[in-house]
Order: sequence, then structure tokens, then C-alpha cells
Amino acid sequence: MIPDRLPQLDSIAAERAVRRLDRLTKPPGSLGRLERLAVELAAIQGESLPQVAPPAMLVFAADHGVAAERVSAFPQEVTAQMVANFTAGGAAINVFARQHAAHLEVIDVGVATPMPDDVARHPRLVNEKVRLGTANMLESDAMTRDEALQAMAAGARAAKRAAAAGCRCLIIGEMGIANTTASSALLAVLTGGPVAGLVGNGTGLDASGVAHKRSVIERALGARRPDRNDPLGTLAAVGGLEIAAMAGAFLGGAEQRLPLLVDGFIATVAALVARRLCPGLREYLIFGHRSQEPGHELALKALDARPLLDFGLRLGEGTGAALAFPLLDSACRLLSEMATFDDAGIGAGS
Ligand SMILES: O=C(O)c1ccc[n+]([C@@H]2O[C@H](COP(=O)([O-])O)[C@@H](O)[C@H]2O)c1
Ligand SMILES: Cc1cc2nc[nH]c2cc1C
Repeated sequence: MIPDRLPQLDSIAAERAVRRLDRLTKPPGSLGRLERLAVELAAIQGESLPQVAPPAMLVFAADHGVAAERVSAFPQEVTAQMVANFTAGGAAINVFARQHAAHLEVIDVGVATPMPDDVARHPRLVNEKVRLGTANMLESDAMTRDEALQAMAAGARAAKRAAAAGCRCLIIGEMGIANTTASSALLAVLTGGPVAGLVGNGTGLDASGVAHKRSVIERALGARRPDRNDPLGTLAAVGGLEIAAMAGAFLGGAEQRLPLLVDGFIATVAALVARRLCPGLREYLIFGHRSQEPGHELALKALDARPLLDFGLRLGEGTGAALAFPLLDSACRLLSEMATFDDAGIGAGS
């Protein structure tokens, strides 16, 4: 299920995009990073005139056993309550989904709290529950390797559904109380970095809450001792079901040649896990924004990534990626809609 290799980027489509950009009615290179974005999108899609609309917004939801250690400012039940809010259309990501006519799916890969029937049966909610939340990583591995693979497969299926529905890029986000704890633990193992420098306040812990969260992560890593050269084993030991599902969605989306817009801290850690499993993934990833969560810096560095926006967000759900979507759309529209010097009868510079 983890792909051995991903489709090669299309260098011919990229070269055509470069040549067209240089013939458009502007000084060469004057649209800066937007031009590089247009070329990257052409290479990913294998189209000299790429198109990212309509986007799919995939929100993966799950619970974390480690929430019992009071590592979040909010109780575990909020995961299910926010899933209900996503189905009702009231969350921030719903606003952006309507704004961009996106195909929005909420994929439950492991929410622990039972949901009312009207939520459970809602067409926007996809039931891919692998188990009712992970186990508490202080007491045992969060899940088995097989469960991590099942969650990854659910993510890959969501990516394939989006491609089949005609979506042209994926915006990948999550909802899961305590998932900054799982993400920080994963990141510490995968980068070998000290826990102290990467733990943040998540949904809003105070300073003593952050110190306690750090101690929980350090104790969990001491007890689990994950092998940093075994990304799947690390994911199973201290990760999360929605993190595994996002990793699977990234890999499944790349197999479909879809540009992948990465959201904040948790989504970037999932992308890092996926890249460790399949290094060719990196070229498909476009980073939407720089999150306020301090560990995001290290995760971005590990992926050699420079996000498009820096807006001080720390919400999740895919909101930072959704905010960056119009930049991708603009890059595509410039390529396909701007006049060339020939079209406009304007003399090109020498
Ligand atoms: O995306 C981010 O960078 C981000 C940073 C901090 C918190 N969050 C969101 O907040 C939740 C996790 O925070 P916590 O404190 O419960 O670990 C989860 O639902 C995430 O979507 C998201
Ligand atoms: C209210 C709330 C909304 C969220 N959206 C993503 N993570 C979240 C965490 C909380 C607590």
C-alpha cells in the first residue's frame, strides 16, 4: 500500500510553462514566486496549463488516548463536537470550502465519542473508523502497525475519491484533540531534536500546561523508544490515526498527480512521515502557511520547505492551506489567461 515510487514530475510540461511565462506581457520573472509556483504545478499535473480548481478539502478526524493526561486545553469530546460542526457547515474550513466551491469531506478514522445519528449519517462524513481513538502512548503503543496502515489506506482512498470527483488539488487538514502532543513526539523522534524546543501550547495551554505536556512526551518516548529509521513503527508507537490518514492521503494524491497543499504543524508532520516512507513525495508538496506552533519551524526545516503565508494561524482543519489556495489558482490563471507579447502586439524587451 505504500507506493514504491511516485509518478515522475513532467519536465516537458514545466519547460513549456517556463517558455509561456517568458512570453506573457510582463518583464520576465516579474511575478516572482507566483511564476515558480505555476511551473511547479505544471510539472506535478503534467499540463503546461495547470488548473487547481476545484480543490478538495479533506479533513481527517480522530482521538488520542494521551488526551487523558490533560495535554490539551480542551477535552476529548470536542473532536466529535467539531465533526458535528463540520457536517453542519459552521466551522472555519466550511467557510473557505464554500468560498472556493470545494469538495469537502470529513473522514472519521478514529473519533472515540459516539456521534448522534444525524451526524453519523451526514453525506459529508465518511466513516473509516479504524478504532475508537489511539491508546495512551504513556501506557502502550498508540496503535499497531496494521492499524496505522489501515488509516493510511483510508487517507489514500479519500485522495482517489477526490481525483475521481474531478478535483484538481488536495487541501489536507485535521481535527483531533491532543494531536499536537502526538505530532511533537513524532517530530522529536524523526528529527532527533530535543522535545523542549518543539512543544507548544496547541489549543492554548498555559506555561505550566506546556511544561506538563513536555514531560508527558519525554516519558512516552522513554517508554516506547521508537526507532527513528522506522517511520511506520514510530507512527504506530506515538502517532495518531488522522496523522496516518493524512500521510496516506499525501501519497495517494501524489499517485494521482494532484498538487498537495499542506496545512499547519500536524499536517506537516504527517507529510514528513509520508516523505520518509516515500522520498519522491517532496516535489508534490506545497506548504500553505507557517503555524504559530513552535515545532512547525523544525518540521518545515526537515522538509526544506518555505510556506506561502505567515498569518499567525494555529487552528488546523486545513484552514491555512485553504487560505493559500487562491495563490495557486492565481498562478494557474496567469498562465492560461494572460496575453502574450505577440497576442497584444507589444514589443518584448531584448
Ligand atoms: O495546524 C496547526 O498548526 C495547529 C496548531 C495547534 C492546534 N491545532 C488544532 O488543535 C487541535 C490540537 O491541539 P491540542 O492542544 O489539543 O493538541 C487539533 O484539532 C488541531 O487541528 C492545529
Ligand atoms: C474549538 C476547536 C476547533 C478546532 N479546529 C481544529 N482544532 C480545533 C480545536 C478546537 C478546540
